Amino acid sequence: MSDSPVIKSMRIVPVAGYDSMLLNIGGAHNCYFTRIIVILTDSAGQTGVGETPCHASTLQLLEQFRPLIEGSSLLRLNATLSQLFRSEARQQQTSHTNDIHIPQMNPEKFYNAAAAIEAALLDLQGKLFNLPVADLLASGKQRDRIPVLGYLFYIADRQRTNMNYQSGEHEQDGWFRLRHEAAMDSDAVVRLAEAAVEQYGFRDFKLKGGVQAGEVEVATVEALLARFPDARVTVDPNASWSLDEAIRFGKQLAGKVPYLEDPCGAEQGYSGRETLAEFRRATGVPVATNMIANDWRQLHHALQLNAIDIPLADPHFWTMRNANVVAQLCNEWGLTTGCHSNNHFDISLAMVAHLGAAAPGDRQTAFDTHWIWQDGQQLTRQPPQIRDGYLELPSGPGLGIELDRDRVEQAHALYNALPDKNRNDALGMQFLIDNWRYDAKRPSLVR
Ligand SMILES: O=C([O-])[C@@H](O)[C@@H](O)[C@H](O)[C@@H](O)C(=O)[O-]
Ligand SMILES: [Mg+2]
Repeated sequence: MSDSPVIKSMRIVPVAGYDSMLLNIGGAHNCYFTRIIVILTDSAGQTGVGETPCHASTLQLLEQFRPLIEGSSLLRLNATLSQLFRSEARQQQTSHTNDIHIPQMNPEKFYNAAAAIEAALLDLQGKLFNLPVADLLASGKQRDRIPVLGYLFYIADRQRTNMNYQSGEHEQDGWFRLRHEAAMDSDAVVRLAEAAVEQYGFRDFKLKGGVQAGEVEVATVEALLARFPDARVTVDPNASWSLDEAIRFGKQLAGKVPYLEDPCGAEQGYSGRETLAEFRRATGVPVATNMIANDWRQLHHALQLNAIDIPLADPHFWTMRNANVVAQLCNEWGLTTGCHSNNHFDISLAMVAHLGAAAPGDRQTAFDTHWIWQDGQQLTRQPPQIRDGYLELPSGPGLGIELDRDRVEQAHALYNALPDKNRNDALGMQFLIDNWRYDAKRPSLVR
């Protein structure tokens, strides 16, 4: 053990990038999104990185963990991480709630912090052993590329706001321009999908729902299927449909969609796990979730109730190693592996690529990634690529990426200049609907 490199320094860097006015049940994405980059340097002079969603309390928690990380031995990664998991911060974290779009309700801070640290340690270990991180996850590397989906949104008209949304005017035609333009109906969403296919070759799509009336969103799914008859298309209304609505729409889409994501949630005294179990029985449509099976205890209840088929185990709210264990359980228990996402930079893209590359078995649904909305804003020299509908595993040890220090500093400066640093999708919505308020049971434009 005396030969193990030691972690010399941990740098915690909040960063910001630009986003489009993407709609969801929580409102509209801000013109900026924020993330945290953790950069570890070890005594061998190597650098390891991790990325996670940004929140002031996550930054505080990372600071609190600094003394456990600096000075720790790289080879004792298990011991270091279990110290984090034994910390009071983890005990204090209540489970993930349904109200994922309300920042103050989002309790993932411990896991978000632990995930970034763990990724950076794995990156360093991979460099030490000259192995990809996928090989350090328990099931080991299974493949070199993973299917990812084209994550489609309805997009509001940024010109109705005074916010600093980018215009895309100077971009080349196609995806890079269209992603900034309003897209509020099925035709516009189909055009977005066409541009995304042209750019990335997707065969899978997810429409972010919970925005318009369920009938409208189902019609958009059908329009996408009509345009891409061989594609796998789904919709995620973030549990805004009632169970009755979900069953009605589910029956309409049965046999046409591979699964529905969080079609309904808690209502009338029944939990989301209970209503999803009823939905599955009534429709036979498989269920994916990132809302009701996000920790071991929730997953246990969801599986006992036969409520879900695809736990979308996001490495940022499980950590990479735990998400790999979920993938192993999926493989052993006849479930399908998937992955949720939020807006992110390319360090997270690499984390997701390694996670997918290590998922055992062949029941893997296309992973989510918001990267296509951020493509071009990379913080690394050669970001992982999405080609032909697949995210390619970067070559090279660790996560296989190299930080672009100048770009990291620019993204950090942008973060420092922001007035609102925590995610708040309600802000942009005020320009569309006066006094708009979040309602977990109503699509955001249904007011
Ligand atoms: O980016 C969004 O607006 C999504 O709605 C995101 O916040 C969700 O967490 C997510 O992608 C989901 O699948 O529910
Ligand atoms: Mg979802």
